[in-house]
Amino acid sequence: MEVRNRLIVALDVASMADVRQLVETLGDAVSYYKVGMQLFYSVGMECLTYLREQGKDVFLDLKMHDIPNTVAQGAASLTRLGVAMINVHASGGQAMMQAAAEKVAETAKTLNIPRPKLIAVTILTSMNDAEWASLRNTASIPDQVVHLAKMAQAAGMDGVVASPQEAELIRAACGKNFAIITPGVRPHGAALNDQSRIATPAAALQAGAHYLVVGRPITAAPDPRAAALAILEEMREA
Ligand SMILES: O=C(O)c1cc(=O)[nH]c(=O)n1[C@@H]1O[C@H](COP(=O)(O)O)[C@@H](O)[C@H]1O
Repeated sequence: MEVRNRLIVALDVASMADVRQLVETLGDAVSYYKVGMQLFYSVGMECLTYLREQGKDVFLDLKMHDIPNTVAQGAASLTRLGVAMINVHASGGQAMMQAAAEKVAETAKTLNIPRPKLIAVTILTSMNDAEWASLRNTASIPDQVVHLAKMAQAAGMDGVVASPQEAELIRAACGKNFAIITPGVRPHGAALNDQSRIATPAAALQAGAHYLVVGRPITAAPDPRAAALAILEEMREA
């Protein structure tokens, strides 16, 4: 896969004006965008329509987590929107993930549209060991991430979101065809913001990540296009 198609830029903004400005600035450097809660809850379908018109792929990141029927029906609704990737929280459990996977496949087949990749979020990259322990978890973060990844694979998910720090373990446990999407990507010297389990773009790819999700290191940079091109160059070299 071409490096450019492996970089997903997080459009964490709240208005269509900001979306247009970023997408125009980044131009042909970026072909894949992530639309999350901030943007989708603000502008709804308008951003998906715009990104489709611009010929961009979309990861609609709404991190569903509810009882199996509710998540399955939600996943069916998102499938109808025609995006490339959607996600659920793996901690919703195997029955929830399986119900979502079955419903996505059924919906895409009925409508005769491509099936979006269905991805499970393992443990958020903002979580550190102290916060993890404060939730009374007993397994280590890497052990739990691998456990959730195996469960997601058994439930029919296409891949997981995890930290680049766990990518190698996931690849060993789930094989090379199970997609690994890693946020928590920070080039050398970039601000951490609220991320904890991070790695550089090169390290994330070398650990086995298929897609890198990058937000603020690009979108908050003084020159977002230059920042994106620098990350793509680092990815190419890796
Ligand atoms: O599901 C996600 O995309 C996600 C999972 C996770 O564990 N950590 C994480 O940061 N994300 C998302 O990835 C993006 C990272 O943004 P930056 O920290 O600005 O690079 C944000 O849009 C987060 O919502």
